Amino acid sequence: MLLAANWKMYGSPSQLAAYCEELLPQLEGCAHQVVLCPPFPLLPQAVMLCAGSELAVGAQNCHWAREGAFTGEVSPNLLAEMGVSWVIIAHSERRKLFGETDDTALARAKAAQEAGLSVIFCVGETLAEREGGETLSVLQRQTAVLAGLDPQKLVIAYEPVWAIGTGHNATPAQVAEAHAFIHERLQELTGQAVPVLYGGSVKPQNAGELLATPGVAGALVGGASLDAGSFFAIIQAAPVAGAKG
Ligand SMILES: O=C(CO)COP(=O)(O)O
Repeated sequence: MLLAANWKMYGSPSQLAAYCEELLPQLEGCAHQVVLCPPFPLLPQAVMLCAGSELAVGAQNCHWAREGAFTGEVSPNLLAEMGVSWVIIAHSERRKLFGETDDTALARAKAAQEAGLSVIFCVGETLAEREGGETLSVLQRQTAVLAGLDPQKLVIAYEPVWAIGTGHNATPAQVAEAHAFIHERLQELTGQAVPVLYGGSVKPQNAGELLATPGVAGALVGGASLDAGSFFAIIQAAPVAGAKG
């Protein structure tokens, strides 16, 4: 399974140092793929601390150009050269608060893959969309752009917006339905099976049930990933089924 920690705009150098000191020894021999996505300024420190460990490092976004006059943006090639191996694209907070669209998200994901990064591409419906019966049509639209991506360097994260940071995770039945739909779409679009993670209020208490749900290949964890102990408890709740990833 793949367990990814999205720190969002939390964390500091001292927190990162303490976190790695606690988590890295626990991850030795871990059967899962684990990724830490701290804010951009912490990436060099994270790469240094995680070198040779079971913890890979990811960014939370990147631009679609290799370089250029894009004040405040970060190049995927820069991330790759620094030793970052993953990037989250199209998180719902980027879609809702920072004007990310399906098309700009695709451009970022393409550039990231071309730079050698693996992409965690986020999809998910809002509460109004779910209540309006539009969940699957939203997922259909959000995944439509993914045909052009390399399926080998792609993971989808199904994060229903109403479950993010609310304490109300989707039920296993809701997760199973969405994941089955996304799996089918990605198979159709890319010709391959692409892993699908669940994200939205994953905690040590519900991780076992969510991660055992059919079609779930791991989790993208926000709030509960900020504490090394609770993130490790989530990792431990992941069923070990054969090979890594
Ligand atoms: O947005 C998320 C991960 O990307 C989920 O956040 P929470 O786990 O805090 O609900």
